[in-house]
Amino acid sequence: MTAARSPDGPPEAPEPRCPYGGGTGTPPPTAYAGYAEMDALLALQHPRTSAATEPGFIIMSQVMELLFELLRTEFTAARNRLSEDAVDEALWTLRRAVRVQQVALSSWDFFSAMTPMEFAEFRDSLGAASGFQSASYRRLEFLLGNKNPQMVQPHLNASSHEVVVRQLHEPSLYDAVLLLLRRRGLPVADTVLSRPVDASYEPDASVEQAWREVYEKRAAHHSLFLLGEALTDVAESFARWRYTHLTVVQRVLGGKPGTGGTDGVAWLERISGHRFFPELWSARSCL
Ligand code: HEM
Ligand SMILES: N[C@@H](CC(=O)c1ccccc1NC=O)C(=O)O
Repeated sequence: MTAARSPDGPPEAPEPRCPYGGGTGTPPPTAYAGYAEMDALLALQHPRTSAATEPGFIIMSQVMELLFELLRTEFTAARNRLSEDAVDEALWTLRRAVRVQQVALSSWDFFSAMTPMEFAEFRDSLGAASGFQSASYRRLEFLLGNKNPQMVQPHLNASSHEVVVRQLHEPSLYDAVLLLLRRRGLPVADTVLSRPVDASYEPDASVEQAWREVYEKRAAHHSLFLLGEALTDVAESFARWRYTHLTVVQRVLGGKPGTGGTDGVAWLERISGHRFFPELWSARSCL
């Protein structure tokens, strides 16, 4: 409803709402709030305690979760473009995704500003909740190629179960890359391409050889070389995210066990060694 404009004075009062239907009496959101559903977003923060850092913990965890979803959207698009041999478009999407990863990485600064005492003030109210149960994060790991059927377990009786299982059975971004390398005549073994889609990825000598060739004959494989470096940016950013999580946890939680049932820091140290696209890392020893 728009107010009628009078030529000189202030706008005239809006017409009254029809009493027989239509409006509910609640005014509509602004176009801004309506477009991005800001009212719904701002109704999602419910601290359980009066601890000063709890509102920030909730909001910044939500920010991180939204960034996982954005990354999933971007990496899904990149995977699909690679399957269509649209390498330039995939590279452009990956360029954007790496910038989103940088935002996620810098989000840790908020969490590391919390003292152990500040975190302890509200930690009990988290109960058994843990980032371990983040469906968006797990889907992202599966999408990039870190498949592990055991990681479905935290979702067994949850609403997220179906989407996490579906992601486990979808081809990963790296699967699309390996098929592309093969289509470009590089020596990717049949055993790699025919392995079960949900199996954990084992580094393969033929794939390492393929990347060596791409890097050694860079001019002949220009777009694959650019893809190799873009994927290395993604993998390095992810590794930094994991390590920063680990150091934040060392600082804020110390050696206490995690809410998700692990021994905490020791478990995070173990998973921090993981690298996506492993042959892009191992090939570097020969370059
Ligand atoms: C003070 C803040 C945080 C602490 C103390 C913390 C602690 C931990 C611990 C101890 C674990 C191991 C699992 C467990 O037993 O709970 C874990 C896992 C995890 N956390 Fe955090 N965390 C914090 C913040 C975050 C945030 C903000 C996110 C992102 C939303 C996050 C995402 C994750 C994920 C995804 C895992 C599972 C990692 C994997 O399976 O590879 N954490 N966290
Ligand atoms: N695993 C953490 C708790 C945690 O990270 C967490 C718990 C509830 C809601 C969000 C969390 N962190 C990020 O998603 C801990 O052991 O304290």
